[in-house]
Amino acid sequence: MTLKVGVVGAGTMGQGIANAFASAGNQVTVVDVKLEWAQNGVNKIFASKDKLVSRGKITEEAANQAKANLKAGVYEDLADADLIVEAVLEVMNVKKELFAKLDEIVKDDCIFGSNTSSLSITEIANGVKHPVIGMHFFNPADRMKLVEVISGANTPAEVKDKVIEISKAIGKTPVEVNEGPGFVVNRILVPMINEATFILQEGIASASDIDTAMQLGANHPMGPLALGDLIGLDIVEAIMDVLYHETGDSKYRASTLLRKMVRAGKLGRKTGEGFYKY
Ligand SMILES: NC(=O)c1ccc[n+]([C@@H]2O[C@H](COP(=O)([O-])OP(=O)(O)OC[C@H]3O[C@@H](n4cnc5c(N)ncnc54)[C@H](O)[C@@H]3O)[C@@H](O)[C@H]2O)c1
Repeated sequence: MTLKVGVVGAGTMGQGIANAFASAGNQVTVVDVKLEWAQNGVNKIFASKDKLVSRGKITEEAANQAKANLKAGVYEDLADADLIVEAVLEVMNVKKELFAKLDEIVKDDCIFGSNTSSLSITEIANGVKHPVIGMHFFNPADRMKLVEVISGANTPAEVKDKVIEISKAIGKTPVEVNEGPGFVVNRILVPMINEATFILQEGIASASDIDTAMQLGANHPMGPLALGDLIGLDIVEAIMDVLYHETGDSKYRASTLLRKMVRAGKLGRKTGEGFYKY
């Protein structure tokens, strides 16, 4: 199956998603606010391919084939796309406005996929003419195997089936998810990280002992606080707030320690300090 795929948003996730589709033989056009930003994203994918070649992980031929499948473009270049996956800002209106604009450009049977981590697919799709589905990839998207395929209230079953098939064709393992806050992974993972911050806040154990406990006691590759630092504590807080506001359930309240860390700008690896110093 060779598809024409548009990836909108050439940041961390857009690059990984575009890379995954291109490496599996699909024709990928990457779009961002400015052509130059899209080109920058494509250049970074090229550089990551070159690095894999220099380390002997992939052949030069495979890298060149993937590169030949990738180009930067503008919205109008997506007119004949079979699938468009957006990985723009995690802001409802930005995603809705993007799909409203694409509605006027793309062919009738184009599918719109959203890589949102926490927003409602049903709400993103509201008022959009083309079918919308969640395609939630995980960072780094070119390597992580999972795709949560999320159906909103109005996502047609045949679109879901097609997207499951497409996900498998690019070497991913899709799981079918009916829309619900946090989907599956974040609904389980993020409250676990938050719980670890409560344990720290209550003085029950030190940060490193909490992480060691979960690594050795639950066989997790990384402790929950180190993982929170990797994801970004602002993101962890934002996902807790979505879970809390969508359900009104107090079990999803963020800890006061987590909020304090975010207010102090201690967001984890990206700011050089979170529960650990980097
Ligand atoms: N980072 C993660 O681990 C992760 C994991 C899964 C899902 N997500 C989701 O993926 C999406 C993107 O996250 P990211 O971490 O790649 O962000 P990022 O900030 O690295 O990249 C976002 C990109 O989108 C571009 N952009 C913003 N508005 C745009 C618009 N209207 N049209 C075109 N391009 C636009 C920006 O210029 C930027 O290049 C978000 O919805 C996020 O929640 C992120």
